[in-house]
Amino acid sequence: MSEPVGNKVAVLGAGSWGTAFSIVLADAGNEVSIWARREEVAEAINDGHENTDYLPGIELPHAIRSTHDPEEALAGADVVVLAVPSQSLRQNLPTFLPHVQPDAVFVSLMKGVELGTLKRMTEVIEEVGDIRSDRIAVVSGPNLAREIARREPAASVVACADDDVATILQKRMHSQAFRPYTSIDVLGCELGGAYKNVVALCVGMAVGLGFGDNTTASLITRGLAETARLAMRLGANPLTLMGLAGLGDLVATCSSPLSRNRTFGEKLGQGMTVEEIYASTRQVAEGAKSCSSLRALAAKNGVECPIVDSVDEVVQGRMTTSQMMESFIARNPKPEIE
Ligand SMILES: NC(=O)C1=CN([C@@H]2O[C@H](COP(=O)(O)OP(=O)(O)OC[C@H]3O[C@@H](n4cnc5c(N)ncnc54)[C@H](OP(=O)(O)O)[C@@H]3O)[C@@H](O)[C@H]2O)C=CC1
Ligand SMILES: O=C(CO)COP(=O)(O)O
Repeated sequence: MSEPVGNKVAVLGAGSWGTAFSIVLADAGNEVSIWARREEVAEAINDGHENTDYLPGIELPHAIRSTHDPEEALAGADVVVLAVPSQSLRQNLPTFLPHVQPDAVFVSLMKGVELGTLKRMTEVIEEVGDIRSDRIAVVSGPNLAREIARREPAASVVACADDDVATILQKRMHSQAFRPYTSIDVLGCELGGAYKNVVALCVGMAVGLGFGDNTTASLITRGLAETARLAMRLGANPLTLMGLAGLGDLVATCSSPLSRNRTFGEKLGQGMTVEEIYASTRQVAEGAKSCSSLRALAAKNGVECPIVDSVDEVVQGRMTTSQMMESFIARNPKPEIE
């Protein structure tokens, strides 16, 4: 297997995480080209070295360039980082793929499961691009974009079926503030990342209803149990769920007011409707969609997932946040560890 040899990385998606991760990559010595869906975002990055829409007030390294043209972004890039909303990946790939270098390695930053197909993001890339799975990696961990952009110290996981590729990518993204660990458990990392968004929605709802730390800690812990139950049924290493891409990300997202998923849940708990919340922000809260796909994935595999089920019921408008909390307590008593 040939290894990536260059130093140009194309980051496809100029939202909060695509932009913050570009800072990591530039700090680690890469030439970075970000593809922005809107031309004005690319211009703001090139002219003012700032993504005024998604990371206002953060000065971007001058090694980062941006373009609205996928061909220009991908020219000469041996690493292709995908950072668009999960549900839009399939429709975006045909625009990107014709311009990808033959031996390039793909890295997914996305934390979601596709509605309908129930596929993880690396599976969508593999299917649509006809790319071998050992050339597709995922980066996942407790990495709230604004904190990473401020170069606050954080760790993460870069997982790829080919350990050598994970190790090469690890070197390409190890900066003074960002410490990536390698893994071969792509499935565990991706499910951990998608699931914690739904648990964060649930925790946000509890916060919005006015509940305190006992409630949120109970939800986080049972959320982890649910995540591990589904991920292990699908073949993940349980230790991945205890690591940065599982517990680490779950704690960060459920605890932080910076989390869009937690904030989305909080607004639901305070009485806003899903439509009102969507209208109030441009930013993606992946859990509001992945609650349905994860629920279907769990049902398909016969795994009990009460948090995901209930969050989906609330998001679909079939249950109130108060009813959801009551239903958790009223469930049939059972042992903690099964
Ligand atoms: N933000 C974070 O802290 C982290 C996010 N992630 C994950 O990274 C992924 C990207 O999220 P993030 O960068 O935060 O998202 P943001 O909400 O910050 O930005 C969304 C980006 O996607 C673009 N976009 C929206 N709809 C489409 C579409 N249909 N096709 C192509 N591009 C589109 C937006 O462009 P436009 O401005 O033109 O609307 C914008 O550039 C998500 O899966 C998220 O879970 C992972 C770790 C941390
Ligand atoms: O994935 C994240 C942190 O690791 C970001 O979470 P939100 O999408 O909820 O902001």
